[in-house]
Amino acid sequence: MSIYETLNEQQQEAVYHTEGPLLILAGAGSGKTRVLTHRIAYLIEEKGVNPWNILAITFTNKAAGEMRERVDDIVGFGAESIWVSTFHSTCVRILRRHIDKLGYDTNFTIYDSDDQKTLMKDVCRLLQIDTKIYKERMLLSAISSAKDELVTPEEYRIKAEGDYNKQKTAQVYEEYEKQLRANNALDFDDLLVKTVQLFQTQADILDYYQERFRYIMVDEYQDTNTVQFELIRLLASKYRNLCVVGDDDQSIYKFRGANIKNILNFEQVYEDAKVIKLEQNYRSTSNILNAANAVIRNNCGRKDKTLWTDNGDGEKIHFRQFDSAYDEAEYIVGDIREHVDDGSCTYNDNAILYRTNAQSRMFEEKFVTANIPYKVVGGVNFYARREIKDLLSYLKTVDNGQDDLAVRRIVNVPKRGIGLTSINRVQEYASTHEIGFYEALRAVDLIPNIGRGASRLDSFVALIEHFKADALDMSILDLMQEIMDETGYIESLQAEDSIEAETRIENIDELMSKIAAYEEACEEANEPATLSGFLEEVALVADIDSLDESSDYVVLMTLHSAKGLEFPKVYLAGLEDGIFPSYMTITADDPEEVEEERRLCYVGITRAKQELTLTCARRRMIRGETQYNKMSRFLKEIPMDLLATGAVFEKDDEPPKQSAYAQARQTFRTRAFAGAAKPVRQFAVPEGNGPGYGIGDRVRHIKFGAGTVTAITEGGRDYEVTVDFDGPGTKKMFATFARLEKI
Ligand SMILES: Nc1ncnc2c1ncn2[C@@H]1O[C@H](COP(=O)(O)OP(=O)(O)OP(=O)(O)O)[C@@H](O)[C@H]1O
Ligand SMILES: [Mg+2]
Repeated sequence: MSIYETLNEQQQEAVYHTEGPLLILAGAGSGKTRVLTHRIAYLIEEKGVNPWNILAITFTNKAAGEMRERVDDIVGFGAESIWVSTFHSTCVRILRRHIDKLGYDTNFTIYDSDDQKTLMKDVCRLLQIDTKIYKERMLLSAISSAKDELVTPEEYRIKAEGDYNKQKTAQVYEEYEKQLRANNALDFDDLLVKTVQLFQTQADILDYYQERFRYIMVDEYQDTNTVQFELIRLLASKYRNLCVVGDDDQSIYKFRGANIKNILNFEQVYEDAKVIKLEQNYRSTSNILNAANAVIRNNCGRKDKTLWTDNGDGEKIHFRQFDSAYDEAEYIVGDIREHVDDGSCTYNDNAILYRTNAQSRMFEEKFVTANIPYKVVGGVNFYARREIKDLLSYLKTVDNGQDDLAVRRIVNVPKRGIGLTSINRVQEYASTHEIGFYEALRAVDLIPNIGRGASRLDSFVALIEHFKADALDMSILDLMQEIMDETGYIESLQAEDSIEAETRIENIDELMSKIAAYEEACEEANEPATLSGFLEEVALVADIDSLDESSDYVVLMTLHSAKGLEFPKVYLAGLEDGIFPSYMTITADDPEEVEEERRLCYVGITRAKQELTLTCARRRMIRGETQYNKMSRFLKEIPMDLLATGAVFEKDDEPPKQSAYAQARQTFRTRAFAGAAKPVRQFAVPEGNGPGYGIGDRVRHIKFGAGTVTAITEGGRDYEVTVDFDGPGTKKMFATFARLEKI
């Protein structure tokens, strides 16, 4: 049997339709991605198309990796010369060869968001723009949206006429572009914009790539934005062998400029387009599929789709409402353990999906305690997140100041004008006198050549000493709050006004909840809640094991990162009004906001193949304050007969109760950063002489006991230390958290 016979009729039709524009518009799990991979195989094997002539574009690196695997499985010879990649990496490859035509050097630098911010600071200084009024992040995000829409600085200026604020932004945009060029640098959006410009201005280069990519395929087309649309349009305009697949019900990136019209208007742009609908879902049982259909049906103005499956009813959908988020996490982790133990599944079969990044914390702690391997996909582990490490470093420094890595991490965070030279001098002094970094800071007057840096270092020490004094009679929660207030940590994030900063604030809120939970637990147990006790508890749950090497792990991720993926068992957690849909979308006047969240819910439900568990909690701590939530409106849209247990739905539909803090944050958009294709940020490893122990040294860990250090790598964010423990074996951990003691 040929591989094409494993496809249904419509799928085959899509595979065999190789020439001319083709749109496959179909619901989740109907085999869209499968059609793409089989189409690639068909083109090569049956149509004799050179693999070299094929371009397949997906959204995330993970999706590209999976498609590559699927293609490699079915295409034999030549698979490696097919371009399977994301929009951004496709553009980087093209620009590295040809950007000199636009006056850049081909070894251009790609600016990450930190670089962009630094550059924007310079621009504002130069133009004497008051960054209290025009915040750097705000300006950057306006520019980014302009670039997504292919609006040049000149066009922006013309459009801005009559609007003072926009004129200012136009001025900044112009200068920002000038500076980028002077630095031979491109920001992330430029990768696409410059490629489009290259194609628009250099007919021969466009022609080369049109000849090269005679067959173009794009997955998840519903989430393309204007510049991506234009890029594809240009590339495909010669041979017009463009096949796009997508599902308007899964469009979830409007907040990043995705334009759902790109898919809905495909037939207008490509008049001779063939449209194929796939109606059979192969992924899920009918209970799961019916639940998904029932939810998405509540959105207005969608293209109606029928989706059916002959996978059988399967298990009913599990639904559980818990008293607290803690109970929720405990149940889910316990449930996974139980099923793995009884042999009915492997860890890999399970995914936990949630709305915001910060929600991973509770699950991670439970997994660490239960010794279950897990992986946060599309993001980093909670305790490895920058803001969490920063704030814990403050607490550690206030606690005892003996952790040099922690002190060095925060000495200039948030920025207080302490340069690397000063820090190195302090470090040198500390090393020569064999004292700790903080101790050296306290003796700053004795450090030679410290010069002007001295007063700033002095005030840092004064700040820490002030926190120390307060710590004596303050709760940890209050202390943390004070640290954030007085250092301006949160403020500096708020000023950024970006989705990324917002995600960081949500993570900090979650840390506050952790502190509050610790203090509550101590009170219940009639034990004193101490700072060192808290840090010790964190150290116990924050270890990162060498999970990367283990191939069987539970997957944790945001709903946004889950797009396109599938798992036998899915837990959709935190289904509460105020969490999902988020408080902001509920209170927004725009019904489209809730519709986008509903699409996200549809994406979540349709990730499940055999088993779906929906959970919510009555009580959840948000930023150390208990919040009482009603179950999500999306839950109520699922017909009762699909649910396993007689779930009791609340009748009254009052809005969820919000803490004063949450209300104060109304001005802040509450969207999770999905961790898609942005480049990995690099964090400088603190200068100095490492974590205080070396390879071969014997060390002690509070949980794992004694062991031998076998490797130390500079992980970018921190040192990663591998220790071969006498008892539990080899573990990999971040030096900052491991608190290893040399013995
Ligand atoms: N004709 C078929 N026979 C058997 N299995 C199929 C068939 N078509 C698709 N599948 C399987 O169904 C599952 C869903 O397919 P696929 O991931 O391609 O769907 P999709 O439409 O891309 O979904 P999404 O919208 O979530 O991206 C996969 O496991 C795939 O292998
Ligand atoms: Mg897909």
